[in-house]
Amino acid sequence: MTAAIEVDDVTVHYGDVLALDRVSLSLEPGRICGLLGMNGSGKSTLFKTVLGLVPTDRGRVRVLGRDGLAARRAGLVGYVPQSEQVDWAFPVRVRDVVMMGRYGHMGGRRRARAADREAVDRALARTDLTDLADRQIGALSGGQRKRAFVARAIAQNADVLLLDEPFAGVDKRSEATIVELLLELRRAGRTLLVSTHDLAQVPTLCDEAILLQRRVIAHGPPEKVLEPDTLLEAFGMHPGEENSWTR
Ligand SMILES: Nc1ncnc2c1ncn2[C@@H]1O[C@H](COP(=O)(O)OP(=O)(O)OP(=O)(O)O)[C@@H](O)[C@H]1O
Repeated sequence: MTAAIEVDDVTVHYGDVLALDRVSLSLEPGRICGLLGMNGSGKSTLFKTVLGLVPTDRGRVRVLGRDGLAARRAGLVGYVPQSEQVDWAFPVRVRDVVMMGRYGHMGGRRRARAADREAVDRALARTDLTDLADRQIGALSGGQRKRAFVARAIAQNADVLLLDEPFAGVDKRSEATIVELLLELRRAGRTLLVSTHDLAQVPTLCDEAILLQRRVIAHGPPEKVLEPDTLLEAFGMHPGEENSWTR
């Protein structure tokens, strides 16, 4: 079976900063994988590497058998970025953000057709954003903004989804909406790699988990990866202690 995501011996530096150190991992299709690690452990860099957005020093990335950049251009992989990485002052309506998910389906001239508008309307409805569709994205709350980017990923209809902290700064209602959507996407056979600092959620949401600290410390069933001894060995501390797991 072709892996949904395959990362083989990848190293990434930003100047002198080593962000990923010989990372290898493979995800089967139709799974939700939690990506865990402290601040600065390389989670966002791993996403950007899979998307072909940062150059690697060594190693190889494959998304459904293609290299990351080709997979992104073919619309096979969708991305929900961390809120900090988005320019919220950019004057664009919620509906337009979600429509960006359709660009890969539109061809070079980016002219939306009825099928694109319907996909956008459906994604807005599924994320409870229909009433806010014509608002500027910057005029939404944090949880609503997250949902707008999840809606963009749904409208894209990508087989592989990368979600960078989709639960950070969202209230319980938005969190429940997003969890429900992620489970629905998995039922539809999508593969999801989801970074989160909310360790309590991982056993119920995720089929497997990866513990990253520049390199892969552990990868397997959530209960194994979250074993106190594994965390203690990796970080010298338990989650819940005053540390950067809990921000
Ligand atoms: N554009 C950049 N230029 C220089 N260094 C960077 C850049 N982006 C990230 N880094 C560094 O690379 C390392 C990994 O950062 P990354 O953002 O991937 O971590 P993260 O696990 O996503 O962190 P967080 O949980 O805080 O979001 C950190 O040391 C960070 O300071």
